[in-house]
This record gives sequence, C-alpha cells and structure tokens, in this order.
Amino acid sequence: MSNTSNAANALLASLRSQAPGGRMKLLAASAGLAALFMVLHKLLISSNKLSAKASAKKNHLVTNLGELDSEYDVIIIGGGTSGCVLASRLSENPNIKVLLLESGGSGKALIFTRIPSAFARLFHNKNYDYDIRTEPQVHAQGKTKYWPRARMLGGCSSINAQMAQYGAPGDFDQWAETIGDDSWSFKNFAKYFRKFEQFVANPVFSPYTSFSSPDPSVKEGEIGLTGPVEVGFFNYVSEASKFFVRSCINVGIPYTPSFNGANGTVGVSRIMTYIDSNGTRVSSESAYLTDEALSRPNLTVAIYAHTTRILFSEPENGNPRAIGVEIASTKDRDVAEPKKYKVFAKNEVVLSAGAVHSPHILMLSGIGPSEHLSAHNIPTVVDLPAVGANLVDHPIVDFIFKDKMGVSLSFLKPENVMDRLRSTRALIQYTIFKRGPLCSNMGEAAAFVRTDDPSLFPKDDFKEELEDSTPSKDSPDLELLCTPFGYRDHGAFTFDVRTYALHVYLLRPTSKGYIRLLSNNPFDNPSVDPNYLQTSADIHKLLRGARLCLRLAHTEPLSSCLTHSETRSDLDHFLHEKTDEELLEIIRQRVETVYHPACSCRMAKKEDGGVVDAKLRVYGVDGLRVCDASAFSYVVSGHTAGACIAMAEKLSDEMKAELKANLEEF
Ligand SMILES: Cc1cc2nc3c(=O)[nH]c(=O)nc-3n(C[C@H](O)[C@H](O)[C@H](O)COP(=O)(O)OP(=O)(O)OC[C@H]3O[C@@H](n4cnc5c(N)ncnc54)[C@H](O)[C@@H]3O)c2cc1C
Repeated sequence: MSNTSNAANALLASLRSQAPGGRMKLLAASAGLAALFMVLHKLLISSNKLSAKASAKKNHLVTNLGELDSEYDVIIIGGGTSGCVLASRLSENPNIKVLLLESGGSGKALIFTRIPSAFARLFHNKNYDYDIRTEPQVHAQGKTKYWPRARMLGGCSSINAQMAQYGAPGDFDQWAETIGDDSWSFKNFAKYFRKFEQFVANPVFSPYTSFSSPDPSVKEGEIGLTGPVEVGFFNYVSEASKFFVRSCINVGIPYTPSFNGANGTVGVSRIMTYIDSNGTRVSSESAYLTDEALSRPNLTVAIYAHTTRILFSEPENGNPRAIGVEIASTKDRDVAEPKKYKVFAKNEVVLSAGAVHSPHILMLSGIGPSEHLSAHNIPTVVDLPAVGANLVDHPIVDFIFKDKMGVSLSFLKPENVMDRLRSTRALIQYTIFKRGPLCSNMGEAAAFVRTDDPSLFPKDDFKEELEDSTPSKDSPDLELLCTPFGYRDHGAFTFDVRTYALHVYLLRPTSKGYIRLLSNNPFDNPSVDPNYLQTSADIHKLLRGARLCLRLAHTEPLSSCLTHSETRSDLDHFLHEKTDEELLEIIRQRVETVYHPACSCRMAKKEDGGVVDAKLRVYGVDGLRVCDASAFSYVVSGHTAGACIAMAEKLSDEMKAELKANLEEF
C-alpha cells in the first residue's frame, strides 16, 4: 500500500513539476498506465492473500500451538529448504507421525516470493527475514554486513535467486572422504539431485530443447524428469547477459550446456533455475508441501512456532536422548515471558533451521562449547566445541557499469516517468503471459573458472602461488555472475542511470568464522562472524576474479553494451587502470555475502571438528540429527540450495528405512 501510494505521489509530483504542453499526452498516458500498474499490483496482492488464506485454511497449517498433539514420531525444527523435504518425504509413510515446526508463516502466500525478480523486497522485513548483521569484519575495513535469512516455510528457497547449480562432483567426493562414507560420493549422491528434479524444457529456449531431440552433449539421465522440484530455463535473460556469455567465450572460458553434469561445472552458460513454466518461483514449500501432502492425517505443519530449545532425557547408558522440543509463538517474541509449550518425539528430532539457527538452537539447548554456554547461564548437556565453529560463507564483490544499449532492467526500480512506463509494461506482460523482465532471477548467466587456469591468468601477469582449495581439478574456485542492473547493499541502493553489473565470488574460501550466542533469549539473533578475507589466498583469488570481470567488461560484445566514457567515481569503467594494491582495498571495502553460509555443524569425524556423523546424527546425544546447509562438510563450489534438498532427500530415505524397521519390531 505505502509503495503504491509513494509511486502515485512521485508520479503526480513529476507531472506537476515537469509537464510542458507538448509532453502532456505522454504524461497523461504515463499517469493512466501508472494507475493501471497500481490496480494490477493491488489485484495481484489481494488475490494472492485471499488464495493464501483459503489454502492455509484448507491445508490446516496450525497456528494455535495449544492444538498440537503431545507426541509425534519425528519432530522437524525449521520448515525451510531442507525441512519441507523431510516433512513431506517422511510422511509419505502413513505410519510415521510427523510434526514440522516453522518460526515464520507460509512463504508461498507472499506475492514477492512468487514473482522471480521480487525477492529482495522482503529483505529487512522482520516478519519474513531474521535481518541479521554480522560482527564487524576485521579484514574488510571493520564493516558489519547484512545477511538475509528467510523466516517462512520454504526458508531461503522462498527468497533466493533461484539459480539451480549444485556444486561440482568433487565437492561430494570430498564429503565422502571427510566422513569416510561412500554414500556421499558424487556417483552415489547424485541420484538425489535426479530424485528432486523435474526438468521441463522451454520450447523457446533450452540448451537441451527436449529429450526427444537432445543436445548431443547432454546425456539423458543427467537430469531428473519426475521429481517434485521443477527446474528449467523459464527465467528472463536480458541481452547483456547473452553478451556476457559470448564475451566469456571470447576470453577463453568454454561454453557448457550443463553446470550439473558428471563432467564438472567449469564453463559458462545461461543458468538453469527453480522457476516453473508458469513463470513462478519453485520453493521447497511449493514443491513439497503440496495440497496432497498437507492433507495427510499423519503430517502436521505448525507455523509461527518458534523452537526455543530441544528437550533431553537424563543419560541412561552414556548419552542423553532428545525427547522433544519447547516452543513459543513467534508472535509473542517481544513479550517478556512468552507462553511455552512442550511437544515430545517418540523417535527423533531433526534440526533443519539452517546454517545460522541450527547451531544457535543447539547451543540454546546445551549442546556446544561448555565454557561459552556457561557464560550465558545455559547448563551443558554435551560439551561439543565444534558447534557453531567452522562457519564458511562465499564472499562476493560487485562491479557496476553504465548501460549504453537500453538493455538494463534498472527500470524495475523506477526513477522517472519512462521507467514507470516500462515497469508497467513489464507488470502487464507478467500478469497476462507470466513472461518478461519480472521473470528475471537476476543471476541470469554465470561462468565457473579456476584461478590456476593459465589461459585466463597467465603466470607472467599473476605471479603469486595460491594454495589450491578445490577438491578436484574439475572444480572451480571462482564464479562470475552478471545481473541486469547494478545495485549496492543487496538492492537497497540503486543508481540514477541505467546500469549493468558483473560480480565475482569465491567458491572455496579458506577463511573461517563462527556462530556464537549473544544472549540466552531464543528470539535474539546470534553473533555471526564469517571472518571474510581472513586468509591471503582468499583475497588474492578475488583479485584475480576482479581482473577477469574488468577484462570481460572491455571484451566484445559486452564492451559495446557499456558506456566506457563514463567517469563517475561510483561506476567502474576505469577500475582496470588501478594497481593491485588499490584493487585489493576496493575488494576489502566492497565484499559482501552471496548468501551461502554453511558448515557450522559440519559432517566430519568428531576429532576433525565434526558435529554430525555420516547419518547426520549429533555426536554424544541420541535421537538428534542436523540436516541443512550447516551439515555440509565443506561448502559446495556453487549454489547451496540444491545440495540441501538432495541431503534431505537422502536422509528421508534412510530414516524411512530405519523407522520402518523400528515400526515392524513393535
Ligand atoms: C537472498 C538469497 C539468495 C540465494 N540465492 C541462491 C540461489 O540462487 N541458488 C541456490 O542454490 N542457493 C541460493 N541461496 C542459498 C540457499 O537458498 C540456502 O543455502 C538454502 O536455502 C539453505 O537451506 P537450509 O535448509 O539450510 O535453511 P533455510 O532454508 O534457511 O531454512 C531454515 C528454516 O528454519 C527456520 N527456523 C530458524 N530458526 C527456527 C526456530 N527457532 N524455530 C522454528 N523454525 C526456525 C527458518 O525460519 C527457516 O524457514 C540464496 C540464499 C539467499 C538468502
């Protein structure tokens, strides 16, 4: 409401101040279209709210925590990317009674999660985002960084950039080696990617076109066709992103039809996305918590149900056992003494609250570094120092250029009447055809490269030897991305000219940080420190990536798209003239999260800093597992949602088999 009236006021103001007689018709047309924009916008939002309310009612999402049963077979904490998969898959067995607890509401009820380009509109809104700020980054000019983390069903899959690239095969082989269990190796684990994927060919564009006439380089079986998560190439791709792909090929990055194949992920391509053929985001809520799943009598999904701690029994034969959870309504988060409820788990509790909140909840429950827990008056249940340690995140650096050819989508954040006209047209196009610029997922194309590739980084120009942190030679350590407009501060700041942006991020950082408690109030955010650029290798690899981005901006055909005569100091047309020292300082100043925190409860041997074993069971306690990005052994060389979904598919299969055996015993 406030956004639309702001737009209307801005439009009226510009009409009053600018309108000379000759432009009256254009302005009147703009006013008409802007009014239409507002009506469409309202209609979209209200129809979405109505259908969301209707569907919440029909699907019995529980909001009154007093209505919950006292006992379930399995309780899952966190209805995010991984939690929705677990709840849906486990409850396929009608004999397993499952409770899913989510701190937020429904994600698919929100219009800004549905429209692929709109996700940043939910950032900082405390009803939908935990609105986390990191500790000051010692190696990045002491600045704190904003970390969006979704509070809603679907979790971060409801607000992410929908890029469906899952990492490199070597990542999973390294997980298998780290934990000493071959079920995690790519050759065994890849079947879980195929299990969740439902590839739908876009008749207008697809590198594979269709499986009846596949691209010769793509083998059938390299992508799943029948899973719940629709993936494909239905995202909008701006002209500049197509030029980016060609410029990458021109500097020597090979074209690849698939980033997820057995041949590795190195190369450049248009990105496959979690956007369906109807131009709508596919989240793990929309894919797994279907009407059919929600109507199962053995599945209960409680929303606005914030877990305050896990409950344990006294140790009987050595280990304490997780027997249930304590919860409070998220709506009471500002109440001094919120009402608490207890729900018990007959078999297992699974923690899927994400890389920030899974270690947070463990520590609130007494599992973590004992001294740290005591400092916050939390009695230790298990002294497990690795909880919250080993946090790794992908750091990103952005470069912004002025667009010369009108290909930028900057108009989606309108600055003037012409922008409003174009965004109205885009909204109409989306409303009627579910196509067009609003279907941009922002990261439209990407390139994955290695910093030791001599064709991109010749030894004469890049002399420094950098430690190889990749798991195998087919794994990249840098990703280059293009977005169809430039922004800073995660979209909070845009430019008053049309812009285009290139970004580079480090895929295998060696810098490590932590998650720690700030207080013992379960509604407070924890302390988050990714420790960006702690190691010299990390910043020097980003420097190589920065040089490559700047080279691409000056390589045809992308170069002709950008106004290189532009001398504004907040744009980057002349950055390639800077010395390495100057560029290193710019990297320190600009580094941000690319939203992929992981490894804070990592799967590894206990003596190597592990929190969970190969079956994702927490060391030293029975009946408790962690399944989400926090359990990654190492962060994947790419985007993290796919590996979370596949991990949850794997655990569901294993738990179903174990629980079936248990149920048959009784
Ligand atoms: C802006 C953004 C863009 C991204 N872009 C991409 C991309 O393009 N492609 C990609 O693959 N990945 C992307 N990612 C990363 C990816 O989405 C995440 O790594 C992944 O979704 C994490 O899944 P998860 O299951 O670990 O946690 P989440 O999905 O974060 O789920 C955790 C859930 O637990 C809930 N929870 C937390 N605490 C409690 C509590 N106390 N009680 C009850 N519930 C609780 C949360 O509300 C949340 O729903 C992006 C992430 C963001 C934020």
